[in-house]
Amino acid sequence: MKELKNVFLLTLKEKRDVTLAVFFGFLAGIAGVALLASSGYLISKAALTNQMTTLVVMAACLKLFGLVAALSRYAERLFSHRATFTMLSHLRTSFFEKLSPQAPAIFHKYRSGDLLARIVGDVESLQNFLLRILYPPVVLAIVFLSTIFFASFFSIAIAAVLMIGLLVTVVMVPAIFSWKRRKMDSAVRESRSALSTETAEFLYGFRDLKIHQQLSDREKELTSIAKRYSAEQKREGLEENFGQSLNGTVSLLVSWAVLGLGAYLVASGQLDGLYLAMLAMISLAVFENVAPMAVFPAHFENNRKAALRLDGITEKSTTEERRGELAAGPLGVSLNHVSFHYPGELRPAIDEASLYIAPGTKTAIVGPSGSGKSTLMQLLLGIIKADNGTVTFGNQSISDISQEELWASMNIVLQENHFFHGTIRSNLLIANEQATDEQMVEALKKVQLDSFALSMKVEEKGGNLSGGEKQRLAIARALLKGGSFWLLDEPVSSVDNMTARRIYQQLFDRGANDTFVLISHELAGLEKMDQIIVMEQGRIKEAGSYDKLMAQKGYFHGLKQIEKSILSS
Ligand SMILES: Nc1ncnc2c1ncn2[C@@H]1O[C@H](COP(=O)(O)OP(=O)(O)OP(=O)(O)O)[C@@H](O)[C@H]1O
Repeated sequence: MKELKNVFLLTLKEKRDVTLAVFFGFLAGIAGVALLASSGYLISKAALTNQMTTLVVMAACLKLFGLVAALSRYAERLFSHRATFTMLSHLRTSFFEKLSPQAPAIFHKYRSGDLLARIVGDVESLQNFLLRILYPPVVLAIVFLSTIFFASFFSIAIAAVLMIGLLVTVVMVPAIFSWKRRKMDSAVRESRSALSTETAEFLYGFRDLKIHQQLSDREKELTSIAKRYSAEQKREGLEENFGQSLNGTVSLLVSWAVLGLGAYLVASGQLDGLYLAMLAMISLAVFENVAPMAVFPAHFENNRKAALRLDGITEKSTTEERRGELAAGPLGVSLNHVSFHYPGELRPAIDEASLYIAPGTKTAIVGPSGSGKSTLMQLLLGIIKADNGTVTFGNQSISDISQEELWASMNIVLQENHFFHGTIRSNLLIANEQATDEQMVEALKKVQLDSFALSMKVEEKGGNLSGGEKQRLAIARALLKGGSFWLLDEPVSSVDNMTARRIYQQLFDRGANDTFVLISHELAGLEKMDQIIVMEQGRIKEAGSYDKLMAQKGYFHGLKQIEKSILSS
C-alpha cells in the first residue's frame, strides 16, 4: 500500500472536491435505497390499506428521492472527476519534475518506448485511484451501514443478513480476487510496455530494416507482441467480468435470503407484513452500490503496479538540494581520481582519471575510438555521476552546482545535435531567445553558413541538412549562447578540413579568454592548444602541451608517427 502513498497525498490536495464527492456519493446511494424502500412501502400500503393521504405523501417522497438520487449522482461525478483530473495534473508535474534532472542519462537505463509507456500509460492508470479505489469503499460502507442501521429497527435478523452480504461482497470477494491478481504478474502492463518499446524501435529503424530486408520479420514480431497485448487485455477483462458476476450473484442471493427470511418472520408474526416489500427492495437497492467493488482488485493492483513503476524511474531523483554558486568569469575544472562504470559493464569507461584545465585555456582530449572521451565529456556536463573521485568547477564540487546553472555557463556542441521542425531562426533562438537577426546572421557567417536565410525551413531532426551543415548550425547556436566554457565533442567531424580550420579560428578569436575543451579524433592542428590530454581505455595516458608531448616521445608522439606514415603512404 505504501506504493500508493504519493498518489494518495496528491489526491488529498483536492480535499474539498474529494469530500464533496464522498458526500454526494453517499447522498445518491442512500437516496437510491430510500427510493426503492418507499416504493416497496407504497406498494404494500396500497395493497393492504386505503389511506389516500399516506399514498400521496409516499408518491411525493418517491419523486423527491428520485430527483435527489439523480442530482447527487451528477454532483458526485462532477466533483470526483474534477478532483481526479487535478490530481493527475499534479502527478504529471511532480513526475516530470523528478524525471527532468535525470535526462538525458535516463536513456542509459530505459528505452524511449518504455519511458513513453510509463509516462503515458502508468500515469493514466492512476486516474482510477480516486474514482475506483479510494472513495467507492468509503461511500459504500457509509451507505451500507446506514441501511443496516435502518433495517435493524424492523428486524435484527434481516439487518444481520445484510451485514453478512456486505462482508461477502465488499470484503471477501474483492480480497480473493486481489490475492489472485497479486499472484498473476502484471502481464498487461509489461506487454503494453513491450509493444510501445518495439514500436518505437521499429519506427526509428524503419529505413535500416528496409535496406536490410528485415522489415517483414520485425513486422511479424511486432504483430505477435500486439496479439499478446490483446490476449492479456482479454484475460484481464474476463477476470473482471467474473468478479462482477460473482458479486452480482451474491447480491441476488442475499436479496432472496432477505425475502425468504422476511416471509418467515411475517408468517411467524415477528414482522409486520407491511414492511416486507420495503426490506426486500432495500436489499436490492443497497447491493446495486456493490458493483464497483467487483473491479476494485483489478484497479487496486493496476494502480499499485503503475505507482511502483513510476517510482522506479524517479526514486533516485529526490536528490539533495544543490546550493553552490559558480564563480563569475571563465571557469577552470579539475578531476581528481575519477572513475565511472556504465551500469552492467565490467570495464570502467573512465579509470582513475585526474586532470586540471585552467580557466581561459584550450584543452584537446584525444585518443582512439572507445577510449572514454565522450564519457569524460558527460562527466563534465554532470549528465553522469562519477562512481569515485571528484569533479570540481572553480572551487565548487559539481554535485553542489545545479545542472541549469552549470549548463547556462557552457557552450555545448555534441557529436549529435537535435534540430526541431521550424526555421533556421527558431532553431538558433533555442540558444538565446534575445538574439537579434543581426547576431544570428553574424553567427551563421562565422560557421561559413552565409548562404542560409534565417527563414529557411528546417525539417524534423534537421532532415533537410547535411551532416556538416548540422554541425555548423550547432556551433552557430553555441556562439549565440554567450557562455565562457566551451565543450565541443568532435564538432566538425563531418566538415571539410579547410572549413573546419576556419571555424576553429573564428571560435578561438571570439572566445580568446574562454575555456575550451575540445574532443577530437584529429591529431592535426593541435599545436595551438595549451594542453593535450591523451586517453586510452578510460585512462589518461599523457597530458601536456604539443611540444612537451612530442619531446617526450611517448604515446602521443607514437600516434603522430602512425598518422604521418598513413598520410605519406
Ligand atoms: N551508454 C553506454 N553504456 C555502456 N557502455 C558505454 C555506453 N557509452 C559508451 N560506452 C562504453 O564506454 C567506453 C567509452 O566510450 P566513449 O563513447 O566515451 O568513447 P569515445 O572515446 O568517445 O569514443 P568515440 O571516439 O568513438 O566517440 C566504450 O568502451 C563504450 O563501449
